[in-house]
Amino acid sequence: MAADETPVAKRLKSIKHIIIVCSGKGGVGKSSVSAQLALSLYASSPTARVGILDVDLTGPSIPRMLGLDGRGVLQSSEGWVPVYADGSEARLGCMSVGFLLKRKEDSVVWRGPKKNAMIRQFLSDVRWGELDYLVIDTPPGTSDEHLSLLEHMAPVHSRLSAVIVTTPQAVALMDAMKCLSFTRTVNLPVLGLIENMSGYVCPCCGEVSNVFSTGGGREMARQEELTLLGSLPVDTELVTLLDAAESADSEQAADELSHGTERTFQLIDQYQRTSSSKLFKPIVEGVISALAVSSGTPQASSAEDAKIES
Ligand SMILES: Nc1ncnc2c1ncn2[C@@H]1O[C@H](COP(=O)(O)OP(=O)(O)OP(=O)(O)O)[C@@H](O)[C@H]1O
Ligand code: SF4
Repeated sequence: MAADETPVAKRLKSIKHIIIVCSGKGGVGKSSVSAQLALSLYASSPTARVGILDVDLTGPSIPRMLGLDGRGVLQSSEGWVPVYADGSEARLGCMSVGFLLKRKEDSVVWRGPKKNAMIRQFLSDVRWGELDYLVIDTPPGTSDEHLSLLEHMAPVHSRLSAVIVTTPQAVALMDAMKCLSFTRTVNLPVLGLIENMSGYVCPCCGEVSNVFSTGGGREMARQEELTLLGSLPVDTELVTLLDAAESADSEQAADELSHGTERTFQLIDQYQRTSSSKLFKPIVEGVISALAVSSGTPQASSAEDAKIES
């Protein structure tokens, strides 16, 4: 079978840009950055169609972060239907192994071949439809999941790129360098670096304290000729929002299955009002501009144009 006729190729044909979010080290905020990237791309235009695929198979956290815990995947004749965070608008779809587990506490203990098969199935069977962006959240480091993604996607999709998330400490940066080295080995273009947990903004007085060291992401970007897409401080509002999404699960999931997605709509709306979403705006504009450049689309003259032209 020719490469462009495989089930994965046919499915990915309708996706314009695929952004793999990776980090060298665990716990640096890769999943929350992935969720914020998907939400911000969704909000970047009233017509943007976005998917988020969670391939952190052993620690899927995207359903919880988007307030979708407890939801199940529907099987249609055309494949798995993503779970839509925006209900019938169906512009923000999500797929995760978390939706396939009987209970969210169940652990996934799989060896490489099973992980590879699951990822191939995600890529070939999910009925995303036309998407402007597919954001892929990956496990920390460079593991079976990354290799499987590239093995299946690189031969059939030309608009694959990565975003690297790090925190400013030396140990996280060292791991981020390994992640960068991996992207270079496999020829995966990097749109830029995001420095997360870069300082703590006091909710009382707005004073910024550098809990960890500072400026490491900027320095790494300078040395490696990468774009620093932005720095995000520790945001207590963001934690509260993501925790609220989690705690609502047990009481409301069953109700939500039958009564639509009011809670997830609220989450999208609440996120737009956080200081994190405002700080994320230039990051998403940087991502959109970098995608336009990498795909040869004439570069937009302003961030606003970038949103429309991409
Ligand atoms: N900027 C931030 N401000 C406040 N809390 C944050 C921020 N970024 C991440 N967190 C919190 O830190 C925790 C770890 O974040 P997250 O799960 O996104 O990290 P990760 O790198 O994906 O972790 P893993 O290694 O488990 O995949 C989460 O509870 C998340 O809500
Ligand atoms: S930064 Fe100032 S207002 Fe904020 S907790 Fe510290 S002392 Fe209090």
